Amino acid sequence: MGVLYNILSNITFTDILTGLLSLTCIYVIHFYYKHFTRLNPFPGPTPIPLIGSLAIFMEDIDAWFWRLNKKYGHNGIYELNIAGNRQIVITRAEYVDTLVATDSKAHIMRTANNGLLDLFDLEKKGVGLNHDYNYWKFNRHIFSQAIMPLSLTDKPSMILNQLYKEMEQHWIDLKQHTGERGAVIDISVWMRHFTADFIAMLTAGKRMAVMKHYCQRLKNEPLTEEILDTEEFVECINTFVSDNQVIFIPKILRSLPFIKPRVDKLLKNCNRFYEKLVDIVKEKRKEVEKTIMNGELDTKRMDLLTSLIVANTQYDSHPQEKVDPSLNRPMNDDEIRGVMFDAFVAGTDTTVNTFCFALYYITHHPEVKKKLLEELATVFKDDPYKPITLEDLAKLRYVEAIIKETSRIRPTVSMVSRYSQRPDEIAGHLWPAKTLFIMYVRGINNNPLYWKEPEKFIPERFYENQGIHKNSFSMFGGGPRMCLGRKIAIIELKTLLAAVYRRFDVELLDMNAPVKVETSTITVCKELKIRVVPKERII
Ligand code: HEM
Repeated sequence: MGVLYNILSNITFTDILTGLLSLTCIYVIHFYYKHFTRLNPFPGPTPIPLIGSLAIFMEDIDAWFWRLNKKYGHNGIYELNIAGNRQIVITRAEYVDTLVATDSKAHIMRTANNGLLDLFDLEKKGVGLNHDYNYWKFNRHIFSQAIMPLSLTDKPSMILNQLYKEMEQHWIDLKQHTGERGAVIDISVWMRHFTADFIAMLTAGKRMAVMKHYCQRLKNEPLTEEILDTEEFVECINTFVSDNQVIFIPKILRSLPFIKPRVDKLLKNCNRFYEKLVDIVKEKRKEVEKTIMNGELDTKRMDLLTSLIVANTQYDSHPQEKVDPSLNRPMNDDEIRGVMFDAFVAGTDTTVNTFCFALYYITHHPEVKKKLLEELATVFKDDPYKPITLEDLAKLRYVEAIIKETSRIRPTVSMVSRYSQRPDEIAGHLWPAKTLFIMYVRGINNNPLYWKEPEKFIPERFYENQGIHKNSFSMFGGGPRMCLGRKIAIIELKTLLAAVYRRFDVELLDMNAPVKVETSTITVCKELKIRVVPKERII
């Protein structure tokens, strides 16, 4: 005891400093030793201990990936380090095959689970961020049973026609309000409101009047509680979409002074969002119970939320035979809330941005616009009022080609990740379990190995269905975690493009400005100012 006391009392400040310095040196040497002797080294920026790469704090993450892709991506793989985590970036279609194999459980997770998923109650909830295989499988199975059949009905089209008509009327009102040739609008904001209304109607059969309230706000009408309520709802979605990287910050860093306020803000946002969603679920459950009691439940025309509520009960319209018993139970309100959260988060901004990027490219390519208008004239026989049906959509092949070409050249989900559960061979190399792979969709979609003049916007690539190389184009990911809303998304995008161009001339306010983007987990169109000039016959 006395010896220890003597040693401790003789330690000076300089000793402490020297000790700390030595520890740091040992850490740095160990870090670079591990880095330079790593398995399967690939080119990429040399990492800084603890931080990985500083660039992530200084530029848009997709712009950074794109820059690295040009510098290091020619062999189909490069690597980088973010906050001490090695990430293997794939830019070649052939290397994607194993990662998106439909029967593979080896690459079923998107990320490691060392972040804050549990704090945000997302670890076992919903689909998109769910990290527990059994809960994910259960939720995905029921979500898929509810959403896939919906895309084969006329329900999404009917809702879209109705909402579009409403949006158009707002634009015409705004035009009259300002007395200009056409309303000047930020289409990215309008689309955020439109898609919130759409998903609310599609999932819960609920009118939220999000667009109506936004228009009232634009016209400086008095603010009501209802308006503030819907604004808060849209804000909840936007905040989550733009700041969800916070959830992946390693737990250990959570309390750092520049991180804690962001975590707390997002947590508050999510809790408010969950409350609102649970209210919607509870309200719907009461409604469903009432219709069942009255014998009025129409199992053929259920909205998505009703399908989720009655899944695996006697009222299920798609009862499953021979299904894994663990999947064969009804969902509770909290589980349904998790799935509804996914529908709003994954189903709104993705479509918004793809739509905005499509408008941007069409306005910059008059020859594409000409062909688009020709197709609309052929399909709708110059009748601008006819509601758009599923049958019409099937004929809009050029419109679909525009959507695909937009997603090729400027994908809104430009990175799709997989975190391996066991050792596997990828790109001719054996990788240990717990390797994080990023399929850099934008890099693959623009790789000259598969695309002639990839920088050019040419929808015909998809229109004429020239042999497209396997996995060289990805809009909705692939394999067991492929997007669940892909059919609905295409219906929505085709309907909107057709509807807008049937009735309006779309002019970009600044033809010289590049599209303003910001990337979180998706690339968001921050602003796209356009003028929508009604075609004479619809005024
Ligand atoms: C243009 C619109 C959309 C795009 C570009 C898009 C893209 C994607 C992508 C790339 C993924 C990841 C797939 C993977 O990891 O392999 C994904 C997942 C997902 N998407 Fe979409 N999506 C869109 C619209 C929608 C809509 C409308 C919904 C629902 C209403 C939706 C629901 C989901 C869900 C639930 C997942 C997670 C699936 C899972 O983890 O198992 N998406 N989406």
